[in-house]
Amino acid sequence: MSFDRKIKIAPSILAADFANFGAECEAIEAQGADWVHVDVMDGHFVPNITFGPATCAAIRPHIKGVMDVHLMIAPVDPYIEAFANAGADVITAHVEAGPHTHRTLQAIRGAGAKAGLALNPGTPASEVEYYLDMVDLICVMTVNPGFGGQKFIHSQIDKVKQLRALIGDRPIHIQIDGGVDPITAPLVAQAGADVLVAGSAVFKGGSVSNPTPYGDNIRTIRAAAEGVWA
Ligand SMILES: O=C(CO)[C@H](O)[C@H](O)COP(=O)(O)O
Ligand SMILES: [Fe+2]
Repeated sequence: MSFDRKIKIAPSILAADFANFGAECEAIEAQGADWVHVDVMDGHFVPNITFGPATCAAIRPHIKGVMDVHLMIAPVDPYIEAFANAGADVITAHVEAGPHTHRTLQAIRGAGAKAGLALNPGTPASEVEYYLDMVDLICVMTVNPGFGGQKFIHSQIDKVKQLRALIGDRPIHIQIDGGVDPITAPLVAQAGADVLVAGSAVFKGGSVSNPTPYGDNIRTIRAAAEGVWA
């Protein structure tokens, strides 16, 4: 996985057909997705349950590019190796998930994955200050984690700007997760984000048997985000 700051669209399969993950991952990649975002929820850290490492391992052969695993679980550390063994390229843990974030990030890199750190909407940008040499990605949650299809929280745009300044020249991605669509994408891109997770806005109107809307949606979000650089 090489580093660049070009806009990357990462469809969240939280909005896909759960009975058809393999085909859904193949369809979104064929339609232009850069990364595939995989939301793991435990019913404890967040009020919803999705799936675990076995499902990630099952979908891995259906993803050619980056499998980006967003862990909304606590505790995190006992499961890092399982998600790395399942083939995750990026493993993102929440700073709010436990007291030993430093150890968690070490464990993710130690397991051979890129390390991501996610911040809930109420968590300040300054939380990342002492982890900057240990992270490959910072995920700004622009909704409260747990569900797809929620409304984008605009106050987080200022947090993205603060993170951009804190990161400086370091090769760290800023990812946005929640409520990304063609209206909000340019706002976060302009603030300095480069990886845009989008669930409902990518999968709406399409299906495995009719995947063209996935491509249209991805292109529209990308063009809106890239417009700021024109
Ligand atoms: O982590 C998540 C929720 O906790 C999802 O990745 C996120 O909500 C994407 O869905 P949408 O684009 O529909 O908001
Ligand atoms: Fe997510």
